Amino acid sequence: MPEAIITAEGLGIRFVRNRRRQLRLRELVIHRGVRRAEAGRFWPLRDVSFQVMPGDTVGVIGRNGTGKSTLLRLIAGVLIPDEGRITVRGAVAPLLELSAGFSNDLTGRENLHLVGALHGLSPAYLRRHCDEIVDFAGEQVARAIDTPVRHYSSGMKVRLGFAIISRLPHPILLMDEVTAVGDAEFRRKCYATIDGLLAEGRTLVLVSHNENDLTRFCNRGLYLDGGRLTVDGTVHEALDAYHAAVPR
Ligand SMILES: Nc1ncnc2c1ncn2[C@@H]1O[C@H](COP(=O)(O)OP(=O)(O)OP(=O)(O)O)[C@@H](O)[C@H]1O
Repeated sequence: MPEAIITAEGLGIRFVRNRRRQLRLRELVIHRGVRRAEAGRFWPLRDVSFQVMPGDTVGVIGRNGTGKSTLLRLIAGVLIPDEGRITVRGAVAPLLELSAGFSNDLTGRENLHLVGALHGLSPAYLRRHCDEIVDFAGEQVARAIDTPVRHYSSGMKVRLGFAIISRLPHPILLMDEVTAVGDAEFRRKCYATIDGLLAEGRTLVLVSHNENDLTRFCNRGLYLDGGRLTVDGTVHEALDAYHAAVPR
């Protein structure tokens, strides 16, 4: 029996809401401005347990604000749980917030080398594949590749980010909304790339509200409701739970 590649055990994280909110007049008068330690704290995700096996393709489904992106960030290691444990056995390619790692003052080409290296691609690999990566990002990016990224549109940054991160050989892909990565033509290239990566046996965790994407890429579904995992089954079972909560 192969070992799980992702294991969540009683996973929970606590956030603070409205950290910078101004005290209301009533709070100033009644509590003399002293807030209780627990005030504003909440659990966007709690008591979540599941396993993902190598090669599984898992859709994370739920209404807005139910903890889906928080779960992806916990798997990526960007957030640390306050309760329970998340164990990830393998490197993660985070196809999330694709333009987040870019330095605005550097050119697209410089960012390509920097971000690629930060994710573990060797300088030799990046030199060899630089043209292909830029080609993949499209003509508009290719024309501006030696211009500082601050002059790029958000779509251009996302396309360059996807072109770099999708090159990583990592076994686990995390993705937030495939359809958010550009126009129709670029999306077609992304779908083909993801199909190719999944055919190689990579593991996918995809957060999406798009039913076509979920049924196209995922065989399993996790349905989150108010930060709790209430369905761990096929993608169709998870979608049924979603539709019961949000009628079409
Ligand atoms: N850094 C943060 N600090 C405080 N609260 C946060 C933070 N990030 C997210 N939240 C809150 O935590 C809850 C879960 O957010 P999360 O982004 O995980 O939801 P989601 O299911 O991905 O939502 P959506 O479908 O809208 O993208 C929400 O109430 C959100 O407002």
